[in-house]
Amino acid sequence: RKNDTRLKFCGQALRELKKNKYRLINYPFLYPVDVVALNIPDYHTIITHPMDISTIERNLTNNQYDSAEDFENDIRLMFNNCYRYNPPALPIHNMAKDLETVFDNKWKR
Ligand SMILES: Cc1ccc(Nc2c(-c3ccc(O)cc3)nc3c(C)cccn23)cc1
Repeated sequence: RKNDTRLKFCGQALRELKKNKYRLINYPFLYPVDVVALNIPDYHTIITHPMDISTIERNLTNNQYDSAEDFENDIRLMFNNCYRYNPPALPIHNMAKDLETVFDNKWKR
């Protein structure tokens, strides 16, 4: 619903994820995955719907989310892409877990 009051809270939750105090864990998620820089040419065959914080922020600014649920779906998509592509042993996997915990603590409480 366009007038979803929680849509206003979406901006706050997104700002939290971008805070400098989380710079050690948020940097891989701030912009689209750069498959050339990371040398992961198989990424787009495995991950069909890439998502990142800058894209979510643009969608929010352009009123492309009809509800807070649509916004949350993209947040979860971003993290689940990372869990699906990256083996659990890699540091990037725990960075996503830690940043998702930051989101959960802001979103659910
Ligand atoms: C060879 C190899 C293996 C794993 C990775 N993962 C990875 C990802 C990544 C993030 C989200 C996502 O959905 C997929 C990948 N971001 C990084 C960064 C910023 C640095 C190093 C590794 N990174 C990179 C190269």
